[in-house]
Amino acid sequence: MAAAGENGNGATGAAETANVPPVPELPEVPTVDLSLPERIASFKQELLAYLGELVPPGEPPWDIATFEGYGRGLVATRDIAVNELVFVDRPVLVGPRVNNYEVIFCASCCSILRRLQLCTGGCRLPICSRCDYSVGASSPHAAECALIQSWQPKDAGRYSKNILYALTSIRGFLLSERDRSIVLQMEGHPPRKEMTTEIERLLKDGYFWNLDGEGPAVRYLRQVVNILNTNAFETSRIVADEENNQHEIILRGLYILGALMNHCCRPNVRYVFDGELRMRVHASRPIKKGEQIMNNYSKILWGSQHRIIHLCFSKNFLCCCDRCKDPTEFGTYLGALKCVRESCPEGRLLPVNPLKISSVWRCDRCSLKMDNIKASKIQEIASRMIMNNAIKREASHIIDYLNDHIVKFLLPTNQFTVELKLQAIKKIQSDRPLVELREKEKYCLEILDILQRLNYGECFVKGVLCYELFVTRVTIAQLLNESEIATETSNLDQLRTAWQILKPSGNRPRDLQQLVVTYGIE
Ligand SMILES: C[S@@+](CC[C@H](N)C(=O)[O-])C[C@H]1O[C@@H](n2cnc3c(N)ncnc32)[C@H](O)[C@@H]1O
Repeated sequence: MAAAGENGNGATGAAETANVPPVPELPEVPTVDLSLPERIASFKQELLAYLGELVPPGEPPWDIATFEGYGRGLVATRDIAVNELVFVDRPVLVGPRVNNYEVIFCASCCSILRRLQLCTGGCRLPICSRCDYSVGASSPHAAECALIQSWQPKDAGRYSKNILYALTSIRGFLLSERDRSIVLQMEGHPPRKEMTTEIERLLKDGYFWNLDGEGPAVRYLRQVVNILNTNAFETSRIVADEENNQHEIILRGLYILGALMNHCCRPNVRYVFDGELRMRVHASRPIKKGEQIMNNYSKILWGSQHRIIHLCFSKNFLCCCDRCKDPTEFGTYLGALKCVRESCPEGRLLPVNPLKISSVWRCDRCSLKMDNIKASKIQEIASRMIMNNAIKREASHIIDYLNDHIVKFLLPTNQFTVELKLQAIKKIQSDRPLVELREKEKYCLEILDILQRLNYGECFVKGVLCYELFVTRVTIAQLLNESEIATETSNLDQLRTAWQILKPSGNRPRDLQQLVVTYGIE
């Protein structure tokens, strides 16, 4: 990165950012020589102080411990019942993701902007008039704007997508000493060689006159980026535009206690974010005292090879859980492929050693062998056809595609088939014809069956599927004039499960609470 004045007309740069605040000094976090148990104990105390009233009085049901092969993790200090609240966490850092956003929103409060409106402070970010720098110290954006100004942005009158992408890391400078200490105690894997982080992009393209690429500020930013990439969760705010259309703004949030949970492809918790972006973690299965409290970093319904690659590339570890070790994934065959021999219509190709990406695949009926390159190619073609094409079409097209085409080359429980069914479930609304509603009901039941076979417990996707199944059955019952179907016990159980799982979510279906009242669930 060029120092101030280099790489362009220094005079212009200085004129653009007259009266900028001085570059803040970043106090060093004191390092103390402690043993590992002492470090963990003091980290826990800092974390408890940070969480404050979010931790109810008494001994929490979790503790921080170390686990061989995992590093630190959370352990249950007592038996925890299914659906019990394990903890509530709040984000120490939250902000935009490196993500192509479809709407323009205020980088501070996330409100939708009708047109691009840049902050008058010169930070090059889209900011609404309530958060604008000119509002003064009461603006939640004032401090970060002053910080960005201190680095002297070039082209101060133009929007910068890359500064928006780096904003969450930049907010790392505004943390209190205690919060910074907590953040810096988190694990942070350096980026892979082929990856250009948001900070390197800012430096490479020379966005600032006064940000030294080798200086302490950039070193700190890199550290925060690594910590975010290793630990951050995807969260979102739902905001309405002037016409009252709702938009979901995807954000990234660093939740320290949440991030201390290690990964398992069959976890024992689920989590939701409430309207205040607090993370609420519930047990999705009973957890025994002494058991590790584990979360899933990947997609539940992806096949093993997809999850393994995702976890290796994004989180730097190889998952070796029971699900990953079983080629059939507890009989769900999510990652399996249809045998390519015409004479073997029932055959399923599976990796012989699922923990090895280069494993040979073999048919479970005719023993046909296929090398990993060919199996990957088939998956790539299926993924391209479905994810880039079919998934964007309307519901009736997806249903025909599933019934007429997909059956010929993919298994009904293959991850791509399942993904398409999930999209169809979202798209088939109550005003669709009976045949489509029947298909939706079938897809819900099929995917619930996969979750059951995985023994996945009371997870978020189950909540969504139970809600969709209930609403669909009520609609079908109305169309058939058989309203008693809706109130059958098995159906009301679906609504009860949906409510239990989705109730704390700030993002739950808008009619769910009304349904609960109407059908007397609570
Ligand atoms: C979000 S952090 C979890 C907390 C972390 N163990 C610590 O000590 O701070 C994610 C990192 O934990 C480790 N990890 C999580 N789950 C793991 C697993 N199933 N197997 C091995 N390492 C795991 C990996 O290093 C991963 O990048």
